[in-house]
Amino acid sequence: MGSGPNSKPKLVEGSLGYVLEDVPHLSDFIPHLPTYSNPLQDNPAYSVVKQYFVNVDDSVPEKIIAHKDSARGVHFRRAGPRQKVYFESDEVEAAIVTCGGLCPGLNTVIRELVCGLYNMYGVKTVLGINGGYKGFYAHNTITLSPKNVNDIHKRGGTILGSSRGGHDTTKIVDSIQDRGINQVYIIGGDGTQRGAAKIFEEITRRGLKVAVVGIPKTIDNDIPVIDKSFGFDTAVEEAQRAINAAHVEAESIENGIGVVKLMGRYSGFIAMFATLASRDVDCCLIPESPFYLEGPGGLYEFVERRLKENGHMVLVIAEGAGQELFTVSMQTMDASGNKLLQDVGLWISQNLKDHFAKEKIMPINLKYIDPTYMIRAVPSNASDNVYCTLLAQSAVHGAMAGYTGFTSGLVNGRQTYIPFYRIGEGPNKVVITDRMWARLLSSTNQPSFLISKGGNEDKKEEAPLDKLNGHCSDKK
Ligand SMILES: Nc1ncnc2c1ncn2[C@@H]1O[C@H](COP(=O)(O)OP(=O)(O)OP(=O)(O)O)[C@@H](O)[C@H]1O
Ligand SMILES: O=P(O)(O)OC[C@H]1O[C@](O)(CO)[C@@H](O)[C@@H]1O
Ligand SMILES: [Mg+2]
Repeated sequence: MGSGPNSKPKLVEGSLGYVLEDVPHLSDFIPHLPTYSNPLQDNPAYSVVKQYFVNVDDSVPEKIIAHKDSARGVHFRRAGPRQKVYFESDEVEAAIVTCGGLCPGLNTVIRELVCGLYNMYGVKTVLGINGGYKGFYAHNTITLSPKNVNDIHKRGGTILGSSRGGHDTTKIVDSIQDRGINQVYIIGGDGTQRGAAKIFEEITRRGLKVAVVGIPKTIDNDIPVIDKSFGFDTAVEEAQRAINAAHVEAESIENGIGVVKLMGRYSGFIAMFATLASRDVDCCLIPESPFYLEGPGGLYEFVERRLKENGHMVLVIAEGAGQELFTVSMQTMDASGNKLLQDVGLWISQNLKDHFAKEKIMPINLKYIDPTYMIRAVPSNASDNVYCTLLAQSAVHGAMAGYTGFTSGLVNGRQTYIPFYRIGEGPNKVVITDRMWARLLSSTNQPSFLISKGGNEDKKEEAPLDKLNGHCSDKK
C-alpha cells in the first residue's frame, strides 16, 4: 500500500488557476469496490426534492474575495448526498468518538450522526466509544440508537465522555478492525483531527474499507480553514452573562473594575467576539496582541484614565493573553501535550489592585469573574444546533459516498469536505492587522499596545504568579 494517500495532497487542476484540494476516496486504494443506489432516492422526505444530490464536480472556493484578473484559487469538495454510495445499509458498522475539551453542541452532533445514519441511510449499528481515543482500547462501547439519543442535545457535555492523551494509533486501529467498524466519526479539535489523520494513514496502510471522518470541534475557534466551529456562538452568547455581571458590579460601586477571564488558549476569538457583542467592555486582551502594564500607552495608564472618565470599567482577558509576562514559567503540559496556562485573570486582577494601592492613585473595587468552564459546559443554542445538524449530516453523506480522510466543515457558508492535512496546518488566530481587531479597538478605544513598550521593562514590580497559584481554581 505504501504511504497513505493523505501524505500526498490530492490536487485537481482546472483552467484559470482552479485547484481542487480533494479528499481521498476508498476507491483510491481499494480496487473494484461495488457501488449502490443511494437509499435517499426512495426516502419520502427527499424523493421530491429537485437536485437533491450534489453534482460530482461541485466545489467551494476557499477565498471568495476576487479581483478582475485573479486566479480562481483553491477549492474544496462540496458536501452532500451522492447518487451512488459505497456501503449497503446493513453493511455499515459506525462508531462515534468525542475527544479533547468540552464544547457546546457535542451531544447534538452525536444525535444527528446517529439519526442521520438511521433515518437517511437505514444504518442500524452505531457504537459510541467511551472516553475519547483511549476508549477504543480501554473502555467499553455503548450502542446508540435514535431512541437513546433523542433528547441529548438539550444537555451540555458529551454523553460519550472525552479525554486528552492516549492516542495509540496501532491499538485504536486494531480495535476498529477487531470490532468490524467501517465508518469512524471523530469529533474533536485540532489535536483530535491530527490523531484522525494518523488513524486514516494506518487504515489505508492496512487496506481496510473504513471511512475516517472528522467533525471539527473547538470552543476556541482555532481550527483553520473553516468559517467557525460549532459551539462558538453559544460560547460568545454565554460569555455575555459574565460580562453583564461584571458590568453591573463595576458600575454599582466607586471606581469599580470588573475583570472577566474567557477561554482561548492560543486564539482570542471568544474574547474578541464577546467584547464586540457586549459594548460594555472597555478593554479586551488576547494572546495575539501582546500588552504591557507600566508607562505611557500601558494598561495601568488606560485603566486610570477610564476610571476618571466613567467611574468604572470592564476588562475581558483571554486565558492565553499575557503569558509571556509571567516572571515564573510553568512548563507543564496536559496529557495531549498542550501547554498548561497560568491564571492570567487572577494575575492581572492582583497587579491592578497592587498598582493602584501602591501608587495611591485612587481606591479601586475590583471583582474578578472566571466563567470559563461554565461557558463550555452549556448546551448549544438554536443556531449552533442547526449548524451541528448540517455538519453531522454532511459527514454521513460523505462517508456513505466513500470519501474518507476528511473533515466536514463550513467554508464560506457552504458545507465542504476538507483534507485532514489542511486542518492540521496550525491554529487559526485573530489577525491583529485585520479589520475585525481594528473594529474592536475602535469600539473599546483601548490602546493597541503597539506604540511603546518602554514601560514593560519593570516587570519585577508585578506579583509573581507562583504566589497567586494557591488561589487558582481552574487548573489542576
Ligand atoms: N499530533 C497528534 N497525533 C495523534 N494524536 C493527537 C495529536 N495531538 C493530539 N492528539 C490526540 O487527540 C486528542 C485530543 O487532543 P487535544 O487534547 O489536543 O484536544 P483538541 O482535539 O485539540 O481539542 P481542544 O483543544 O479544542 O480541547 C487526545 O486524545 C490526543 O492524544
Ligand atoms: O479541559 P481542560 O484540559 O481543562 O482544558 C481547557 C482548555 O480547553 C479549551 O477549552 C479548548 O482547547 C481551552 O480553551 C482551554 O485552555
Ligand atoms: Mg486543541
